[in-house]
Amino acid sequence: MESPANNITMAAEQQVTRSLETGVSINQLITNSNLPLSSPPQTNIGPILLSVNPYTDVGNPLTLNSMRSVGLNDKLLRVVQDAVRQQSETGYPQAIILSGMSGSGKTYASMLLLRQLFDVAGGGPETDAFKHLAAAFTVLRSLGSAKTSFNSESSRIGHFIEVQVTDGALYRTKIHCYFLDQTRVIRPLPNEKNYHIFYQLLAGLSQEERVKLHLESYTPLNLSYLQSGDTRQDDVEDAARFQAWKACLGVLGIPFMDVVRVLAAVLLLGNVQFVDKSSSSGNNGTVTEVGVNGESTLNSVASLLGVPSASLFRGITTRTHNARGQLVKSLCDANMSNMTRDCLAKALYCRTVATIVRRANSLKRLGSTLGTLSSDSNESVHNQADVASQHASTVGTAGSKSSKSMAALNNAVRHATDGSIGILDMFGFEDPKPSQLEHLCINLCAETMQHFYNTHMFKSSIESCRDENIHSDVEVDYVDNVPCIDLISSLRTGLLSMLDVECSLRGTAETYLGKVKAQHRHNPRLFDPKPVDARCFTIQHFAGRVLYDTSDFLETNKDVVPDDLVSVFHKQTCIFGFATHLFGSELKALYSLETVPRGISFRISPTSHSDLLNGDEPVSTLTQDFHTRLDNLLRSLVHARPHFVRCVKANSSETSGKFDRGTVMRQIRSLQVLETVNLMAGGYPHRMRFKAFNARYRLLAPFCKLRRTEDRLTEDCLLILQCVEEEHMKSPLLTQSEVSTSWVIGKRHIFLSEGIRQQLEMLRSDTRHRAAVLIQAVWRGTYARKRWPLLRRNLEMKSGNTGGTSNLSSNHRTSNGGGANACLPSTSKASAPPTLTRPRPQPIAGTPPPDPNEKCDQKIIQQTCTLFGLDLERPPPVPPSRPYTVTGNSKISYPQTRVMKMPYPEDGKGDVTLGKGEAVVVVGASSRRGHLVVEHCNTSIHVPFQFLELKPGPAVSI
Ligand SMILES: Nc1ncnc2c1ncn2[C@@H]1O[C@H](COP(=O)(O)OP(=O)(O)OP(=O)(O)O)[C@@H](O)[C@H]1O
Repeated sequence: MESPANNITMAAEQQVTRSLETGVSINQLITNSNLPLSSPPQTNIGPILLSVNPYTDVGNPLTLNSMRSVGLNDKLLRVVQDAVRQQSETGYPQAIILSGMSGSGKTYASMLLLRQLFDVAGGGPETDAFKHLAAAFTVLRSLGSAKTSFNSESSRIGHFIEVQVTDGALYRTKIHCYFLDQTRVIRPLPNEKNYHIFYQLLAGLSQEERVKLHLESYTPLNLSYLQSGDTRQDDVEDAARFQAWKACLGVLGIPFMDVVRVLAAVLLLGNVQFVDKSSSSGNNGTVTEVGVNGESTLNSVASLLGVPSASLFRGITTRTHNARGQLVKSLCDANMSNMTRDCLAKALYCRTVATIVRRANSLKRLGSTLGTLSSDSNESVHNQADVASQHASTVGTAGSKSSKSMAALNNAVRHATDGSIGILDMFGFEDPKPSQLEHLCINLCAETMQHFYNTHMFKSSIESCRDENIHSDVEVDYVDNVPCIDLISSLRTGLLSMLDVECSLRGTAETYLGKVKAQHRHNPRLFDPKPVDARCFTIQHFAGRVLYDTSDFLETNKDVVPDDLVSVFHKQTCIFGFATHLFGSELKALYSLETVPRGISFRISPTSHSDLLNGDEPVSTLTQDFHTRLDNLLRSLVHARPHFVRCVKANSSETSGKFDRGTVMRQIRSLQVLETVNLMAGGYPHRMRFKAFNARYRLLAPFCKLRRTEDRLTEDCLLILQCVEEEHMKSPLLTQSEVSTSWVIGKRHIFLSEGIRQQLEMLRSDTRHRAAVLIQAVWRGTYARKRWPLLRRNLEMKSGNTGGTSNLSSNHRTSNGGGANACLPSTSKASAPPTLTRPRPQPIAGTPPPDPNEKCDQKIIQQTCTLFGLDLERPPPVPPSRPYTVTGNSKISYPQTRVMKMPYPEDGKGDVTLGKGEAVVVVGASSRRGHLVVEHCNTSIHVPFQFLELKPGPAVSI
């Protein structure tokens, strides 16, 4: 097995580790930019950010709200600014990809990134969009994170947060969730915990709520689904988080009781034990029947789910089979009934999560509130995009015409705003003992992300150099993890495909493993464990070896729930709309034919397929589904410009301030940090098409020397680079650096080292800055000169009044000098600075003609107006005037006492004249725009707002 460190000297490896420990930037290894040294624990490798988790904030719930108290981070801010800038410059979607082991701080960084993205492009944390997203994260964190052996706040839901950006401003957000870890709901590993929400619920419910939810006498110690894991609990913290969770459900418009009823039912289901009972039959034989231990608990579950207890019992303990067209009913044994009970618990939990995600996304799309989550809609939770847009179409007026126009508008908006910035926080590599099918999927995801990085950083740059005959002095020898990905997921012989086949053959863990070992006996990445176990195998992943136990692989992969159980939730028998809603599309498919149940199975997890069934079986398995979703995610990522943040944890014990060099070194190797440093320091990691290079950097060469024709693009590129080199020679600091600043012209691309890219960017930014300053100076000068005659007339009038003119001529002379400030009145001691009256703006004569560059399509405008009942020809009436004015942060109601700032009317020709400094009573806003009504000597005078000044008085705080 080749080691990632083969070609890297230990010295270099230790240098990087030391860099992270001491905060001396790796940037120094690869660039001579004058960036200030980063304080630990972050550093840059060219454009890639390496971030160490120092564990100084363990216990943070990692929600957007809880991260508001965390100080902003310069390096992450730069990643965000880069993404926003590149998105607005190129229109190209951007993806910030966080990777690293479980516990390395991906979620922490992703929350900070999101917060900073809102600061840069979304109007900050006080906007409704932020509050909405923050509420969604608070709700989802409790439902989707749990304590594992590696991380007490481990995300068991992968997130891809897609933020749509138009013209540099955030437009809307969408959370894509990847939920895998279902087994945790029924059986957390011994040192781990179930989902946080269960402990929070038990700690935070009021006594009254506990009674309603049948949870009066329960704690984590006597609930079967929590007992098998770590049962320690911080009641105070959990209760506080529960209150925040409850409040956030309210923000999302999700009925609290609906969700907690399902959660309580899941918890109680674990305490319903089915047991085999023998009973005598008519012919003196004995038949085995299934009975239940804890009948009252079953009754509680049934009541929480709104179904009759007998129906629930029947749904769990009987099974309908289709034997060549004949429907046969059979009784399940206790073991099978207990398995079906667990399937129900998993289905209820993961479908609730999916429903909440869908609701959070559909709300964000609309920025409006919808009705309850209950059974008023029987739409599937699976087809998220479609359902969301269907929800969208039901908002507004009820008529189908407006629904259609809303859908049209949604579509139009969707197409008009295709730029996005995504933040990807997927599962990190982990190695729990024993590892199950979910962990294999999690590690496949980590392998896939590593492969994406390898392809983007190393493979594509090596291949394009080869294609264009470019020789690089640095041979980057990275470890390709494709063989491992193939072992797990190749189409016919991958472990997952073989598992699907075994599921369809109704095989066992042993038969499956036998076939896997025979198929892959020569594969160096698959081992037998020591001691050998007929149900276990070991895989060498990019980040280490993992032992998998296949005992539950087949059952978990099938991921099925029988129709006998699903049919119980049909609205004929179920009075709890939310429960019916969770199985909405399955019930629709089931009841499309008359015979119910008829021996078919549905998936436990909500699937993204519109076809639910392939004959009597679901169309996909858990791993197929996950694979498809991962594939789709990759498809979006390859179309985006990636920004990598590589996360590393400082130790394995979640201890603050402890830097364990061994742990860090292992991660640096697996993340191929040194290979990246090598590439950045001496290779050609960047390439650009000639045309793109010219478009971006031509401002660095003299305009008159550039040819600017398609056929002379290469010459222009060379000219630009010569100019940059000349600049480079002028800076002694830059010339002394050991970092390569080389570039090569290829057949189609220009190849750039990281050093030259940084120089080009720096020069470009300096040049643009200088140009902006020049443009502003020229514009201000022109503007000042244009205003000067008027300014001079005013000054002359004033000084005529005060009898002095001498300053004006000197001012005039100065202004001809061209400075923007030259037009300012002199502050000579001889005369007081004259107050200048601004020229009044010309009244607006009619609506200005439409801007030809207007982006909005006339059709959309028309549709919007029709939808909201507006007439394009007649704008809506002006709203009635307010009974108060707003000053600073206070409302001040009428009547108000104000003081005249200057005489009114100015020419003194009105019936009543108000003198400067006179106190007047303002009784309200005038119907004349910008005027207030002043009562003076029994006369109402409409006085322009700017003539009046507020006198301090009582204010009403807003
Ligand atoms: N930069 C940081 N400063 C202080 N504490 C941090 C930082 N990053 C992470 N932590 C803490 O470390 C722990 C693990 O972080 P986090 O959950 O973000 O890791 P992760 O990589 O997302 O793990 P997983 O893949 O298991 O979800 C958390 O308790 C978090 O509060």
